[in-house]
Amino acid sequence: MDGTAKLIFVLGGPGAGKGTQCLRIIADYPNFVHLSAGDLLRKERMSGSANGELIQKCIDEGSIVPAEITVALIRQAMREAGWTTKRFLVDGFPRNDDNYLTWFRLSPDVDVEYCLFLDCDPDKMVERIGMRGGTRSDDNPDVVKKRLVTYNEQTRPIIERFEVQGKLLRVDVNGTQDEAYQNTIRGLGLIS
Ligand SMILES: Nc1ncnc2c1ncn2[C@@H]1O[C@H](COP(=O)(O)OP(=O)(O)OP(=O)(O)O)[C@@H](O)[C@H]1O
Ligand SMILES: O=c1ccn([C@@H]2O[C@H](COP(=O)(O)O)[C@@H](O)[C@H]2O)c(=O)[nH]1
Repeated sequence: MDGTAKLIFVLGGPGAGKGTQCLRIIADYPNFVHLSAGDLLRKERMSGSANGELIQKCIDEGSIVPAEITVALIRQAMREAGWTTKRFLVDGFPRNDDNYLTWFRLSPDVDVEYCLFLDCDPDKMVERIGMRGGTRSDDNPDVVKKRLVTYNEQTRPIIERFEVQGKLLRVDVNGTQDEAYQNTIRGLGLIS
């Protein structure tokens, strides 16, 4: 691929508000493109791809899809969106060691600026998933519990890895959507 693309990973627990904040950012700042790793996987599952069954199984279990699949989908979506002409917000990735190591092995042509960590109390995350309206099969209480375990055991160490590297932007999103948005764009340096 020509040139180095710029990317910010957006992490946080299930229901913290990653998608909500990313959608607000791209509405106000058109040089950003939002890519949700979960959305890319759900779309791939629906496309009749050979990986569809494996993706469905992982989503139903709240476990993590093998990294080669997700990395290929993210990179393909970046190419389709214009690679070097945009700043990418990649939401919900990398979620475990396999994601992290595979991403950096396969993406020397991407400059990871930061990891934006949307920090939210677990009780609020569960409450927010409940308010989403039951549109997702993995929003049922049993899978939500598993997603929280996966987040605590596998994704939190990745967030700490970015912190150790001085690449973590931690933002408090416990408040209203507006308060969380102000904290987010201030954290990103988009307002002072
Ligand atoms: N600050 C907030 N206050 C109250 N509700 C919120 C806030 N942010 C998001 N929500 C609501 O919480 C629900 C979950 O938000 P969202 O889908 O953005 O979370 P997410 O982190 O992307 O979730 P997931 O990891 O499960 O995909 C949505 O119904 C959204 O409208
Ligand atoms: O990088 C990723 C992102 C997502 N998954 C799987 O999808 C579901 C839903 O993800 P959301 O970010 O909440 O939309 C998640 O529980 C995983 O099973 C993944 O494997 N890898």
